[in-house]
Amino acid sequence: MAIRLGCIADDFTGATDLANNLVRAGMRVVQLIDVPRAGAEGPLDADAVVIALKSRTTPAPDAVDASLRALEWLRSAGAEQIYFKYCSTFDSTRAGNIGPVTEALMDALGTDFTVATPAFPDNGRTVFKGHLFVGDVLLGESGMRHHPLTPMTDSNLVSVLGAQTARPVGLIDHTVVAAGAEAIGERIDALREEGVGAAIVDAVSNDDLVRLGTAVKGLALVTAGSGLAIGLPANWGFKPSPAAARLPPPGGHQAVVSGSASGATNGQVREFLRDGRPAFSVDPLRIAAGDDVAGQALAFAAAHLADGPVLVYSTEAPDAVKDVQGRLGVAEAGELVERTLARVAQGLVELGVRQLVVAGGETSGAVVQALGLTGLRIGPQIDPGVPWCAAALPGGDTLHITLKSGNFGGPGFFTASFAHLDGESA
Ligand SMILES: Nc1ncnc2c1ncn2[C@@H]1O[C@H](COP(=O)(O)OP(=O)(O)OP(=O)(O)O)[C@@H](O)[C@H]1O
Ligand SMILES: O=C(O)[C@@H](O)C(=O)CO
Repeated sequence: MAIRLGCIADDFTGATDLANNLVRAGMRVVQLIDVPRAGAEGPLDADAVVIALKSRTTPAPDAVDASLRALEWLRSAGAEQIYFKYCSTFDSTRAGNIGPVTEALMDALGTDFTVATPAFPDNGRTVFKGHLFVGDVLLGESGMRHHPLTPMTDSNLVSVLGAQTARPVGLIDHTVVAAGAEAIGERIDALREEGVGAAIVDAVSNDDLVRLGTAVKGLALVTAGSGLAIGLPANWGFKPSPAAARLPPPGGHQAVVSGSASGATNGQVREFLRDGRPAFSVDPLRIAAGDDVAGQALAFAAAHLADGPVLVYSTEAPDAVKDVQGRLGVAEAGELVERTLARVAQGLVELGVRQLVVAGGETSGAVVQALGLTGLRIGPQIDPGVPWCAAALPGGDTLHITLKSGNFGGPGFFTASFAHLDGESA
């Protein structure tokens, strides 16, 4: 059967976040790693497909090119509506690519209007009067203002998106959203008449997103964080059902690979250490000095895997990461660590790990590519935005894997996730 919804996500953890919300609303979802080569994927047993790109920080022409290739694949698979997923903190710069990708998709789809909202209330991202809040503070006053690649200093999304597009950008504000799907539809018609090409939409609750989901039923393209996904599946008659999240039973050893340097992940590593569980710290300076850090991490893991989850982590507090970046260079340090953690993940799988938690978007991209995974079946949610997934390893075995965004997950995530898999898979 043809798929209903085709999604293009600008990073890997963001893709599973989106897929998770679709599964929770009753769709069976497959996530593909990059655009499949022609003929590489047979017919997919899924209601929605999410193509995970690594385009968030790439120059706009590259992001446009990758997104248009993804669009072509999704349309040929029968997608009736396209969803462009970006970060719930609207990660981009004024020279960023959310605007150019949106416009290129609109042109390719022949549509004159779309919506844009990164709201994801379950994770504290809300939009009001066009301004994005992270928890209780405006985006531009949140930690995102210090992000090394996409510092967000302007909380007014009408102005952020407006600076990235040639089409006029408007606003569907909360009074309209609260009035219901019909009112949103009327406002869309009015904005279209005025020549507005894209409208930021306020949403402060899941109810707002459900109303918006109903109202955008007829749009060829929607653009959003993962939040809008909770309101779309009902447009095709899907209802929440545990069957949508069913994965094969888990097996093998358990491990965590963490290259995320975010505040939430630092807390999760601290909690794992506080519990006295086995953990190996990866020091980027030792990798740069030529030590076989991956080999040492794997020897450590081999000695402990039989007793429960083992953690291999490069996660450090911001000052320590800055210090390393100052010595090695930001990109060089990132690449060294990503390459090492990807080798560790490969070695862990060779040691019999079949349940793997990966923390960090860039880290997830490196690990998934090193393991040769081409597609993930999305299963049950662990925490908002983070589901378990099942993937076929190149040898045919099933690997259960979860890709955790840096900022997501509760403090006990690194152990609670495994208990959750045992409890929910069928
Ligand atoms: N100790 C460290 N010193 C320097 N760089 C590091 C260190 N640990 C991790 N890194 C690098 O920092 C980057 C972290 O990015 P990643 O996307 O994996 O995590 P994140 O930014 O916390 O997560 P997300 O993108 O999901 O919010 C990676 O390139 C990683 O290799
Ligand atoms: O939307 C989010 O915050 C996440 O899905 C994400 O994109 C993290 O990289």
